[in-house]
Amino acid sequence: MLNKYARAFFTRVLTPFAAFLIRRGVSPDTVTLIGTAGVVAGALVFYPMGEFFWGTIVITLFVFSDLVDGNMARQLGRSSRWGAFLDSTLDRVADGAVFGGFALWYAGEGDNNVLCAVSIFCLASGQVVSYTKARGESIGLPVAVNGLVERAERLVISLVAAGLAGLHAFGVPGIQYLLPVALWIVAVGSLVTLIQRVVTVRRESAEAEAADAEAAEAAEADAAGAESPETRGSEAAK
Ligand SMILES: CCCCCCCC/C=C\CCCCCCCC(=O)OC[C@H](COP(=O)(O)O[C@@H]1[C@H](O)[C@H](OP(=O)(O)O)[C@@H](O)[C@H](O)[C@H]1O)OC(=O)CCCCCCC/C=C\CCCCCCCC
Ligand SMILES: Nc1ccn([C@@H]2O[C@H](COP(=O)(O)O)[C@@H](O)[C@H]2O)c(=O)n1
Ligand SMILES: [Mg+2]
Ligand SMILES: [Mg+2]
Repeated sequence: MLNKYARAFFTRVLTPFAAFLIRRGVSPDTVTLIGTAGVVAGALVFYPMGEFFWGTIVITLFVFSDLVDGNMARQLGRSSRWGAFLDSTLDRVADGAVFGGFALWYAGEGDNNVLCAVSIFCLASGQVVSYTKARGESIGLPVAVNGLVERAERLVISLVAAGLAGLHAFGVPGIQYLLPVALWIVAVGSLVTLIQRVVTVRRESAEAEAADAEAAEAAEADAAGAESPETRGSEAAK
């Protein structure tokens, strides 16, 4: 949903910044790499210590690089297969660090096995949700569904909640419960999304097999028609 509705807005906002980086000779790949490094550092340095506010500030500063790199590539007319591969692969690394950071906090000082398990579930299910689309597309299916909770939703829900929960350290009471609530929402939402995508791939795969079988039957019928005695007779008459 965010990918559909918010992307156009952020493209407009970030285009001048992307143009500025291009003028400074920065490449889209550099932005992809530095953005990912910043997200990974923010998540793995601050979250395991329970510094949710500062962790989220650092991550937020870098996470928008994921919208800037593609914007730069498009402005340069240099969108490439390599760029698409690098972008998607490093998305997985960044997501792993964010939910890994939460898991490390709950496994350590946060001391909550259930929330540690929920964080690990968010990490794994998010990766599998993305994999379903990539694998489905690699076997020639359209995978014409995005589902309830895409990457942008996973990030926005957990980062907004983590940022706000971090305000507890500054004396705001009760707000720390937002993070566990967000993690449960992302976990359930990712599971629903996974089911939506698997069901779609199963349907599209059955439709593709049926279309293949029909095409093979038609080709066989054509070949049999060309080989039939009538056809041979008429060929001979010619
Ligand atoms: C006192 C206040 C304290 C609060 C602290 C600060 C809070 C700030 C909080 C959050 C900011 C969160 C911003 C998150 C922005 C995420 C942007 C982003 O990276 O989106 C990426 C997304 C997808 O890009 P790609 O096409 O490159 O990726 C594809 C995708 O990953 C596919 O995965 P799948 O979906 O299948 O799982 C892969 O399959 C594919 O391989 C891959 O290529 O881009 C978008 O979706 C574009 C839309 C971005 C929308 C961003 C909305 C940000 C909205 C609000 C932020 C402001 C919140 C302010 C809150 C303040 C709270 C007090
Ligand atoms: N280093 C890069 C990064 C991205 N691309 C291209 O942009 C597409 C992704 O766009 P986003 O707005 O989601 O970042 C990607 O599929 C590539 O075509 C690139 O070329 N180089
Ligand atoms: Mg990108
Ligand atoms: Mg990306």
